[in-house]
Amino acid sequence: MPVEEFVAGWVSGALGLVLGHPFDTVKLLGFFKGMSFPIASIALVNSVLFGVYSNSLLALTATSHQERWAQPPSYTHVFIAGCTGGFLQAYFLAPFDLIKVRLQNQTEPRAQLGGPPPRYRGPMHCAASIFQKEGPRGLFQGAWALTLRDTPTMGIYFVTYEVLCRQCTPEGQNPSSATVLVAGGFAGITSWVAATPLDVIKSRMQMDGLKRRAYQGVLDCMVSSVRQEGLGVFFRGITINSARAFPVNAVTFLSYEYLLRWWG
Ligand SMILES: CN(C)C(=N)NCCC[C@H](N)C(=O)O
Repeated sequence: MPVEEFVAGWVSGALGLVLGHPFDTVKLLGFFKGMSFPIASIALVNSVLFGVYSNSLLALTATSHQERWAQPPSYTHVFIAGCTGGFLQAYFLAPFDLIKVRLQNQTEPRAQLGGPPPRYRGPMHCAASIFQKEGPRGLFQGAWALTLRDTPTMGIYFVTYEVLCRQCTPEGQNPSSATVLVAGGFAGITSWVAATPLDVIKSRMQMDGLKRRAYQGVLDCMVSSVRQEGLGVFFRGITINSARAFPVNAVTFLSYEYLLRWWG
């Protein structure tokens, strides 16, 4: 199994994250400002995504990454490989994403004199206290909603990228850097627009039971969210998700493609 794609996915995930970090810190209330935890986690998750995607395409089409612009795979194969990557990466992402969402939603003032200490003091403390209270399964709260969010949307992500690259590139040639940047950016936006409804539900499932009612499951969470807040609830955060998605995914794809070309 070729491993270059895993390594390129790792490096490109870390580079994309550096660009996306200002958007993430805007959403966070000061508890999640450091870079080391997000870099380590997103790089690992991106490595699984790109590595599994590329190796699934290899299994489906018997073409390696180097041969793929000359012998392009069908969009159905690209979609299946993207969904496979999205499905597997969701299990790596689940604990990290849970910690991120728990910290994002922690609204207690940071260090008020005489006030109660915050529930979680940082990512490691958050992981340890979930583990202590709920065991290893607690770290996977909301993982099912995350899998439902990421499996089809990662298929959409890679298909959008392929369609745009092929539209803008003469047949059989490698896409230019500008094409890779634009196609990667739009792949990020399209996938995030499609993912936002389940992203909202996923975050609610991850916070469930901490402050408010316990949902029976993903469907129950969807139904009661729509009943209480209307259909608009599914579009919460769509603007910031899209604004972040363009630069992050433009750089992710550019660095991924260049690293693989450089390694031959
Ligand atoms: C949930 N969806 C749609 C995605 N994760 N889409 C692919 C983009 C992945 C990239 N690391 C990012 O954070 O934008």
